[in-house]
Amino acid sequence: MIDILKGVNLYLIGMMGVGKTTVGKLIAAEIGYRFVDTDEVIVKAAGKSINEIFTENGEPEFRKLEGDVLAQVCAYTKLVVATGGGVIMQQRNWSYLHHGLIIWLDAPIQIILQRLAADNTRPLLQDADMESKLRSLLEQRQPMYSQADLHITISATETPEEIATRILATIPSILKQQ
Ligand SMILES: Nc1ncnc2c1ncn2[C@@H]1O[C@H](COP(=O)(O)OP(=O)(O)O)[C@@H](O)[C@H]1O
Ligand SMILES: O=C(O)C1=C[C@@H](OP(=O)(O)O)[C@@H](O)[C@H](O)C1
Ligand SMILES: [Mg+2]
Repeated sequence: MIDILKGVNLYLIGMMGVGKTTVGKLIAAEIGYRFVDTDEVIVKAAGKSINEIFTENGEPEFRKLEGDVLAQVCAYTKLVVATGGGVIMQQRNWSYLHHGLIIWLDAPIQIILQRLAADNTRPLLQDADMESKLRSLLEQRQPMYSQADLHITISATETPEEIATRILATIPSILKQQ
């Protein structure tokens, strides 16, 4: 696996709560890549949480920071990059993502709802009606997510380890197509 990738970065995209951060770490450990989470880099650089950035600086400022982090990150090789769910909404970010292989982690809304019901770290989901908010975000974003090189739909019972293994097993076939 590590040989055929030739150092190319892997970018995980997809809705909040699908497991990009969790699965990304496992893939990186498995193939000896470094792991980067764009949200984590933003939080460290800003010295405040994602919620605080949204509240104090606004979403446009967060999106700017996110694009800047992605621009810096794509200068490196041998990375697994877990992005934030909204990264695909800015056109400029696609030029960075296309430096590597783009993997869309997709899950039914019900799975995401279960996982994030008690989570208050996603400012965009602090809405009274989380399900409607998720549905409308997915509707806007789906055409962009579907531009990924690889589409992985997860089931409710699949563990992060199983998902990571499935992604790694599928990568050789998409590399051949390209
Ligand atoms: N395959 C899985 N099965 C069960 N829970 C999961 C799975 N993947 C992730 N989670 C949990 O779902 C939540 C969101 O995962 P996270 O990796 O932060 O997603 P993302 O980075 O896509 O927002 C976390 O609490 C995580 O532990
Ligand atoms: O979907 C989004 O717009 C967001 C997703 C979050 O990351 P995760 O996808 O890792 O939850 C984080 O970047 C921020 O709360 C905005
Ligand atoms: Mg994440």
